[in-house]
Amino acid sequence: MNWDDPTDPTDTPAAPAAERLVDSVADREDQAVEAALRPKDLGEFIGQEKVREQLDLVLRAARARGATADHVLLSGAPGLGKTTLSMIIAAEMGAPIRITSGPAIQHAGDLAAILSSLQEGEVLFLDEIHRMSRPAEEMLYMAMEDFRVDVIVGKGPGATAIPLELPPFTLVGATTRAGLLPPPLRDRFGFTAHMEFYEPAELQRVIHRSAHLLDVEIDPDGAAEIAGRSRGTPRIANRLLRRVRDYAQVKADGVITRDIASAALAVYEVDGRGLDRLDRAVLEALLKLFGGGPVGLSTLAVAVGEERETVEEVAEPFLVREGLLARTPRGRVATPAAWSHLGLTPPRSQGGGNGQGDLFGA
Ligand SMILES: Nc1ncnc2c1ncn2[C@@H]1O[C@H](COP(=O)(O)OP(=O)(O)OP(=O)(O)O)[C@@H](O)[C@H]1O
Ligand SMILES: [Mg+2]
Repeated sequence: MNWDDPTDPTDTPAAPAAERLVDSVADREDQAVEAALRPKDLGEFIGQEKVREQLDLVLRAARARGATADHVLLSGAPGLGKTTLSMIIAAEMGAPIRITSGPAIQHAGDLAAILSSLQEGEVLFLDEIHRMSRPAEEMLYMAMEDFRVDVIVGKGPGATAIPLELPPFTLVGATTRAGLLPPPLRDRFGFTAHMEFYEPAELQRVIHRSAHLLDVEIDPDGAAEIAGRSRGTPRIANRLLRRVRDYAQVKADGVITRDIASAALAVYEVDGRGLDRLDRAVLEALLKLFGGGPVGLSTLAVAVGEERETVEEVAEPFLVREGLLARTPRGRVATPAAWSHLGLTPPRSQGGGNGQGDLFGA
């Protein structure tokens, strides 16, 4: 790379994901409105039936015993409701909540300060728990298990550990990468909730609820249209709803119908399946330039004028999840669904006969 050349294409950072309407990570506007849209108790929390049922039992039992609830780990993709659930846990227990995150805890001392100032029964929400430093993590083991920490005073051979009793508390950890958690940490949670992507019907309910709170009129078909493009993610559903509301106010009478929703989302280039411009550019290059693949990631990235990382981390996960693209040892390969989604006909060698064998090559 040429560091002196400001136009050097290798110097452009991966497109900031938050600029995409269909990105699942919260942007500034999301953060501003999310507080108002968050369900306040388990009854209001839509979908995630299993998690809700299990959590309800855990919390009820703790309440009946008059005890502090067991530590809870929430794992799932961004925007599925982990922060929301942590607040619900505190509300259901009638307990205060303290919110912090793994990256905010640089030193074990930071964690000791937080832990020692907790009230009895308080919920400590530790977001992005997989990004905590090693020493803090080790301190957390003991705190979770024995409600005790050793505070190290002094340095070198003269250092001494002063044990500090903690009030019982409930740790709620959230992670988008449960696989990255060290087993000793994972094992110290009494209950782990795996949050799944939402069904369109559930998202439709999320959209109706949010529309009501935002004082927006929407009919069931309008909500269904937005739900189908929301990538299984309530945060995206709420964001698309706000953009469609803008359109309905400016271009129509403010009421969101199916036609309004699909016209609005066409303006924002979010297609019927929730793919945006970048997703479609990747698929189109794969189909039109490389006959459906297999093609290497780097080549594909150059063809769409994006960084390798952007294609791999921003576009591909959803394309893979949707069954439109497969990552194979020989490179990226389009599935038959990709051809039909873009309205293209696969070349005969791929489309006909034993397509699978050709596609994924033995
Ligand atoms: N089950 C649900 N019912 C209704 N709304 C929901 C539900 N889950 C999430 N939401 C809405 O989606 C938004 C995002 O949820 P939340 O912030 O809890 O996600 P998250 O999993 O913590 O995301 P991140 O990993 O980025 O921190 C919230 O504004 C909330 O209103
Ligand atoms: Mg969160």
